[in-house]
Amino acid sequence: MHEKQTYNVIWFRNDLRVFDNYSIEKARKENHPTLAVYCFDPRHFEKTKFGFKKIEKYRAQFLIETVQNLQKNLKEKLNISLLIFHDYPESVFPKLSEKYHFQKIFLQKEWTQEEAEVQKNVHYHLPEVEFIETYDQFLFHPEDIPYESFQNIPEVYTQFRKKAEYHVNIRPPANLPQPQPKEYLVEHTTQIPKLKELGLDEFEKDSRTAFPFHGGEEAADLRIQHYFWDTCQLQHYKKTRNGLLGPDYSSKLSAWLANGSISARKIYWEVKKFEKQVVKNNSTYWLIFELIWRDYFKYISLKHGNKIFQLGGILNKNLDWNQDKEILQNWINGETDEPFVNANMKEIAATGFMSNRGRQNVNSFWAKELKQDWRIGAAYLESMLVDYDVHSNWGNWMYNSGVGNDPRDRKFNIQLQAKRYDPEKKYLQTWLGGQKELF
Ligand SMILES: Cc1cc2nc3c(=O)[nH]c(=O)nc-3n(C[C@H](O)[C@H](O)[C@H](O)COP(=O)(O)OP(=O)(O)OC[C@H]3O[C@@H](n4cnc5c(N)ncnc54)[C@H](O)[C@@H]3O)c2cc1C
Repeated sequence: MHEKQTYNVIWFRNDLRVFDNYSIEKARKENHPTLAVYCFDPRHFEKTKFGFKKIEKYRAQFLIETVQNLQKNLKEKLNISLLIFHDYPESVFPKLSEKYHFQKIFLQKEWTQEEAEVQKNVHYHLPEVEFIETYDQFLFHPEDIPYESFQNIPEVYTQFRKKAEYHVNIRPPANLPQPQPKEYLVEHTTQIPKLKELGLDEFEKDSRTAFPFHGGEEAADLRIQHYFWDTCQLQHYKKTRNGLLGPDYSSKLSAWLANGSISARKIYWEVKKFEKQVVKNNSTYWLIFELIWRDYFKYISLKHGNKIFQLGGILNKNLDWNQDKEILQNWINGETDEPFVNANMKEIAATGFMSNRGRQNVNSFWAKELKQDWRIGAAYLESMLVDYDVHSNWGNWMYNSGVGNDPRDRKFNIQLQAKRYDPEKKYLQTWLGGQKELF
């Protein structure tokens, strides 16, 4: 038997980029060669207790494209092989360790229960290996925020934002390291699974979609190029962000941010560049303001742990919730009494995307009007959204369901919302067109 080659591994999960990736930077400072691993975890394509798969076809397709692009970039820019598996990480790593000797595994730190458990199990199988975890999904790095413990994060967003904005300097992006020698590339036959192999249906993009984009770091860069530099839409963002139709009413960066194919830091520094070179105004600031919301929900989940998934939410509120299968089916199918809700539900079913305005309304209607278990609504969006992010989804759902961080516990007047944001009924026409009598 010949000696196993020693490698350090980068285990990619929600940090699917080569630029501004601290795990890559750290791994490449080590003496040993690096290889990379990504697992399409079969549990993500199974139904949960709420009856939906965690990942439906829209996000799965986006993920496939993202991983393809990551594999190409790692190879071309860094001479790092990305081995891709459709298997449980707890099975993949022990098998790989029969072939290679692993010294360290570098990965983005995740803290939600399922991710933490999988990681614990991998560690159990590889007790000798050192795990180097880095918080790499934030704008305000956890070591820089002006709170001694996550327990001190305020429950009101504005308090968090003002204090953090005052105290924190956004870190510069991580450097792209020099490529390792080509001989460190490993021979492998691993392949990216197809939608069918993940148990999902192939589909054509709906021509009405507000999200006609592909996954991957390069596609994210193209989006920035378009939204910031080619069309300068960024300078109007605050006025257009409540739009409903077309790709350009908002940045549409959420899906790349969610799987980490772009970093929030990179977007921040691009906004700063735009402010220097084109214009600095309320709109350019507002994109950063929204990125801080994204951070905020991550800090709320760090503070409250599993409470974000519980019926009483972070408030431990004991409200009257129901679980009615017919009401659920009508909501999903866009067959409720509210045309504006229906249009939004049809949009997400056909495209995997829904505007922020739409999400607030369908959430409020589901939880506060129909009084249905808010977690079922959250689980449906988890399944369907191309940009699903555990903290943003469950945090926003709690917020709009009266068990989270909304200090005013507001309920949306759906008809007024429709009048205000779709005064000419173009959105209703687009999604309920054939059913004019319904609106
Ligand atoms: C019920 C509900 C569920 C949601 N689920 C998700 C989710 O799973 N994943 C997700 O990324 N966002 C979620 N959001 C937040 C928001 O709707 C989306 O981030 C936004 O619509 C994405 O479009 P955009 O990238 O064009 O956003 P833009 O308006 O261009 O905003 C820029 C970025 O700021 C962040 N952001 C904006 N609004 C919010 C917000 N309310 N909370 C947290 N971050 C925000 C996003 O990263 C977004 O990409 C949810 C909102 C609601 C009300």
